[in-house]
Amino acid sequence: MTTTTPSPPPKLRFEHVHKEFSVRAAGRGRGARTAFTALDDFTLDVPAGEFLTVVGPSGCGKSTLLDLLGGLTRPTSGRILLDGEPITGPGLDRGVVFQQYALLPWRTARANVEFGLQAKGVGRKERAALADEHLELVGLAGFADRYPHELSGGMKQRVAIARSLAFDPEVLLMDEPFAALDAQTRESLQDELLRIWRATGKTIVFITHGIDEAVYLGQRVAIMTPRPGRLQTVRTIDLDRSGDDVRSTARFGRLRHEIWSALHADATSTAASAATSAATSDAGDPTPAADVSPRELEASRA
Ligand SMILES: Nc1ncnc2c1ncn2[C@@H]1O[C@H](COP(=O)(O)OP(=O)(O)OP(=O)(O)O)[C@@H](O)[C@H]1O
Repeated sequence: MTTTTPSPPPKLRFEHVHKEFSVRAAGRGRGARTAFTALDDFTLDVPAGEFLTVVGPSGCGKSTLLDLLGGLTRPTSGRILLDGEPITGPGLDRGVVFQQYALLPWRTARANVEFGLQAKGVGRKERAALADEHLELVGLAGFADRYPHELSGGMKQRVAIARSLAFDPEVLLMDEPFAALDAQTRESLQDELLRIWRATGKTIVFITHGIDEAVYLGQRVAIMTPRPGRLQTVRTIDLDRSGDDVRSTARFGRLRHEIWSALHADATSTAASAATSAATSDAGDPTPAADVSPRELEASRA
């Protein structure tokens, strides 16, 4: 008799997630409101230990997706499951790292990392030890007693990552965490993050505007459509990361171009339909351009 081993449940499951916001209805009288769809029928499984990156044009609902994951807001319909349980609010099973480091300026690096541990009820001694261990993990051993204003942008973001990891969340949620950093610091933090991910085996959902960043970090890249945000496609990144300069390889270039093309196809069709509706109607919201810079456009054509 043959027995089949059931596949493990996903760490995260998005089931037909739909999110609407109530917004003012232009031209329909004072106080009139209308529903604005930010996310539409988003369905995706994220296996335990996966590094998933999410790209999409500006305004497509990436941050909304992360807010839903963080439990800061609830889906209008559909649900998000973490280990099979619906997310209904914030919790220490999820660590969040934002673009702005959100460190407490009056606390040292160590005391910032201890913050989440305090909330979890960890005792003083253990807190300090865990904080030091995680500061070391992000390469900041020796900086524990510095205050945020005494640290560079990259170091502050390292502290924010250490703080999120210290309370041992199931999932790490990152909303453009390196966007405010210079290119060199960004690249070194990307490498640090990959190292930390390999060392900890955490499930990571990482939102980014950068196609390069999405390809470099992600095991899979989820590509979203322009407003309302839907999942257009999920691309597996089968990249050999063992070499020195992975970003210069032909494989990296091809993957990058595929994702750029998918985003660009959406932007073109949205622009065309926006032009058509602008010609037939004087109402409506301006359509955001795809979040691909002219430099990226040039690079992927090259
Ligand atoms: N609280 C809110 N009320 C009304 N509309 C909202 C609210 N939050 C977000 N939106 C709208 O939902 C859409 C998605 O916003 P979101 O911030 O998730 O996009 P994004 O993809 O993260 O954008 P960006 O890449 O520019 O940061 C946008 O059109 C935005 O205006």
